[in-house]
Amino acid sequence: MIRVAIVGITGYTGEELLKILSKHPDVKITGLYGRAASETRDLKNIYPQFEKLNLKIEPLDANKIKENCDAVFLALPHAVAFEIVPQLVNAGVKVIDLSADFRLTNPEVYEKWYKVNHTAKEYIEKSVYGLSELNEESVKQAALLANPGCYPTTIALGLAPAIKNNIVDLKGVIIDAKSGISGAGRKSTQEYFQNEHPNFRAYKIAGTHRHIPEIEQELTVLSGSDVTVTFTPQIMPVERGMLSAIYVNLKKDLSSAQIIELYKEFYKGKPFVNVLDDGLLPAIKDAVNTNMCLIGLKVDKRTGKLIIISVIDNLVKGASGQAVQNMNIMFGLNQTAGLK
Ligand SMILES: NC(=O)C1=CN([C@@H]2O[C@H](COP(=O)(O)OP(=O)(O)OC[C@H]3O[C@@H](n4cnc5c(N)ncnc54)[C@H](OP(=O)(O)O)[C@@H]3O)[C@@H](O)[C@H]2O)C=CC1
Ligand SMILES: CC(=O)N[C@@H](CCC(=O)OP(=O)(O)O)C(=O)O
Repeated sequence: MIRVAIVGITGYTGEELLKILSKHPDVKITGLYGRAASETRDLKNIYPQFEKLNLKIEPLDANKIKENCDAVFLALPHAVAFEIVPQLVNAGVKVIDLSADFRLTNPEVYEKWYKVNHTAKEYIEKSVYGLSELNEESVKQAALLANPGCYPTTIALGLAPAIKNNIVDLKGVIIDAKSGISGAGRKSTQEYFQNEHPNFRAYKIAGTHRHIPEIEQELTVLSGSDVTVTFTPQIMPVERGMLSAIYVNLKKDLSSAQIIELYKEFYKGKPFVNVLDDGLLPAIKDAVNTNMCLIGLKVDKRTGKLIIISVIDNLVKGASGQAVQNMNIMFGLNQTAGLK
């Protein structure tokens, strides 16, 4: 059994991790942690649905995690865990970080976009970006796993086969992306439902969203040359789910069916990506509560563009499910364990 802890258990992704890990056949939960200053509480007082697990939520204690755990999931806001990550990695605990702290390879880029000092810079090099459909071998070796952002997951998976098959020109790629409100964390979601539901709006447009450097970094890795994107995130009036519509110029005269064949071949053997048949488009209801990324494709013959629709559950494939998938790979398990 892999002994795991979840830090940030009171948050959305912490709860989702608990939901998945409590049913995982190879996992024993040995620690649930809240903030350092808070008191020990019964899990059932916060999540009555988990009463049968009979677990407690304790104040964060890195020494306890070092003693009791093989792996730890950090489900915390960015910049909160800089102090404990080095301690845990040095103690041989495998760290799976759901925040953006170790996703960007250049610390200056991180500091610019996240507007905080990175105080564990030497650990960036040691970290592995955990989009395992594209880099499973590196994930196998990871001691510190940077779990991808939700928007970047839809976009990198949506574009990877087209880039690798060299069928698209990445100049002028446009991404129109919609997220369920839980993407903003529990507190913002509560505020949204109190103050504006069922509103639907764009936010942080025109090169200002902090996922842009992550998206551009991963597309640049895939294509081998610098990529710049136009990214328009939007909040839709549902709790969870994410749909990215990606518009990119085709370099070759290919039909939708031909491109779908290339995509199916690229993701052959990847259990969590499903490329839909010609004529079908994914909807968020098909991905919610699953670890799947569903991809639909259509060529717009009039404009010469490929339109890619990439759909996930932001809390599962966009966060906690992908984190467990990565843990499975890091520990040599079947990557679907606990997730199907
Ligand atoms: N929600 C999503 O769809 C996705 C989230 N992520 C990332 O995952 C991480 C967690 O997100 P999410 O679960 O949505 O966030 P939430 O806001 O729902 O939860 C955050 C958790 O962190 C704790 N926390 C907040 N501030 C501190 C602090 N200063 N010190 C210690 N603990 C703190 C909170 O405790 P308390 O309850 O006491 O405030 C809570 O347990 C973030 O980095 C987020 O960007 C990544 C992909 C998708
Ligand atoms: C709807 C919504 O507000 N979504 C969040 C998603 C960011 C997120 O989850 O942060 P990281 O993936 O970088 O950790 C946002 O746009 O800020």
